[in-house]
Amino acid sequence: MPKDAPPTKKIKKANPEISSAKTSNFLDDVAAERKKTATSVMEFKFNKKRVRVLSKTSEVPEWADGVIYWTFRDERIHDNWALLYAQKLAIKNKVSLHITFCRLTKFLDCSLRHYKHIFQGLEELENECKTLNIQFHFLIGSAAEILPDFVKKHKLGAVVVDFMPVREHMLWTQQLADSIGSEIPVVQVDAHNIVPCWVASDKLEYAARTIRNKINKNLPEFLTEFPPVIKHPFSGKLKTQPTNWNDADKTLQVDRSVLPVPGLKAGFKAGMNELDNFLKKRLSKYSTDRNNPVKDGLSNLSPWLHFGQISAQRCILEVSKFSKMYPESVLAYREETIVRRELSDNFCFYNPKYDSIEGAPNWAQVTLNDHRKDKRKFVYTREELEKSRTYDDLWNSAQIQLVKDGKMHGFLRMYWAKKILEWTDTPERALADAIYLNDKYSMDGRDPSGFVGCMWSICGVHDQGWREREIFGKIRFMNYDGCKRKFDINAFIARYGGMVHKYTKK
Ligand SMILES: Cc1cc2nc3c(=O)[nH]c(=O)nc-3n(C[C@H](O)[C@H](O)[C@H](O)COP(=O)(O)OP(=O)(O)OC[C@H]3O[C@@H](n4cnc5c(N)ncnc54)[C@H](O)[C@@H]3O)c2cc1C
Repeated sequence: MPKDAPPTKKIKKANPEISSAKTSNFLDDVAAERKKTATSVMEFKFNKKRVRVLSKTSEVPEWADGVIYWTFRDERIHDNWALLYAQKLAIKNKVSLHITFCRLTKFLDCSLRHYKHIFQGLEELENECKTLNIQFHFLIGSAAEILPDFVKKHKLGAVVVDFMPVREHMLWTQQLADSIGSEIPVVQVDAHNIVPCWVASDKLEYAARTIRNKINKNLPEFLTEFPPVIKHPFSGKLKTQPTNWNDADKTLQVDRSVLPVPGLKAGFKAGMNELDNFLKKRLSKYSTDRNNPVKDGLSNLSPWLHFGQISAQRCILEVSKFSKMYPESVLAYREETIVRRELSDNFCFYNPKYDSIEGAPNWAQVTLNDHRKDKRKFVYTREELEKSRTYDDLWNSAQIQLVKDGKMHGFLRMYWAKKILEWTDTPERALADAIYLNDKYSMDGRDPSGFVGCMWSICGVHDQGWREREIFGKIRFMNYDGCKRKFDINAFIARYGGMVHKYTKK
């Protein structure tokens, strides 16, 4: 944030006593729904289409003393198909149940802000594991490197992994399966999408319109209530070693200058609290307010959804209860959270170049190339962009929001990324800068929806060609005046304090 920016308005703090009482009612109601569905996952017809066997064997060996769930993307106990599947395997084989989180030294542009959020959520998870007789293990290192020895040493007879279609996680998962998969099962469960990514479609989709029906026709089968995770009835030799959370960030090689967002609480309970707030306060006007950055009209759930601290399926189940009361808002929320979100996973899963111009549709690559040499009136360095030092006070305000709040309003995200295309010397640099800033500061960064958001804005992914113009070619254009017509930009600028900075010619 530039030093000359005025302070943003203070956020009114909720009365913690009132808000925790409200959340616990909501949490109790949700827990009651799960219990009504089944007493445990053993009495529940688990849909096997959620599961992919990555190993050669699918049999848990007789010598097994436990089953382990390696959590990467879905860091929660409740409403988690991967953990439920692990519990089912463990009970069926009468063995103990374990969860591990393998902390890397560095992951993409994850900064201290993100790791602190992860740790806070995991601490809550670890505490709940104690009451459920599930052993939690906080390990340091890449799962592909450290899990094979850990699993062998402790006679764990199956590894369940969740699903994240970014190349790093897909590679580690495959490496893990290659190294231990002839002895024990390594199975992947899509716990993030409602319709498992590989069921929704077996190919790269062009746009929302081509995947919408494929997803919708599968919803009756997959959009079900969850059974509860129960107190695990079997114990084994391997016991949890309590994690020293004060030391959890030691040896991390991340940007420590990006600090946690003040007031943003991590974990399942905080995420469910935000869902409860959304249902009670914002859902009614979601269809009309969500594209207005000066109204608090969004669900605001993506920091918890991204880290899997709450489940998108749970959000949809709860939001859908208001279908009769607020039909348009429920429809709009379902379109964003089901179709758009799951389309992003489809893109990254089936397109290995999901974060490069080469991954864009052909028409977009051609048009960007045709305009590669167009004269740019303004060219900004990454540092100028990062420090909100452009001539555009609205853009600077959006960038300040990103840095300060760890979030940028969804509408402004599009404008923000498109301006980066206009202000950098090549589309490649524009894409790299947008992904870098998004991943470094946004709580929900490093997500398939983030790669797709940047690719949509800068290189036409899931979009169509528009009237041709300078620099953009046929890529959809957005400008300051368009924003002025859409919302009160002065109110937004006043809130975040972006300045107009004099342009320095390069
Ligand atoms: C340049 C750019 C970068 C983006 N980066 C990210 C990112 O890093 N991580 C991320 O999760 N989303 C990203 N998005 C998509 C979208 O902006 C966010 O999902 C949304 O702003 C999150 O805020 P919210 O939870 O209040 O969502 P709401 O606007 O209330 O939407 C509800 C939910 O629907 C989903 N959703 C909404 N819009 C989209 C979309 N366009 N694509 C996919 N899913 C969507 C999200 O899961 C979201 O939580 C990006 C979009 C753009 C244009």
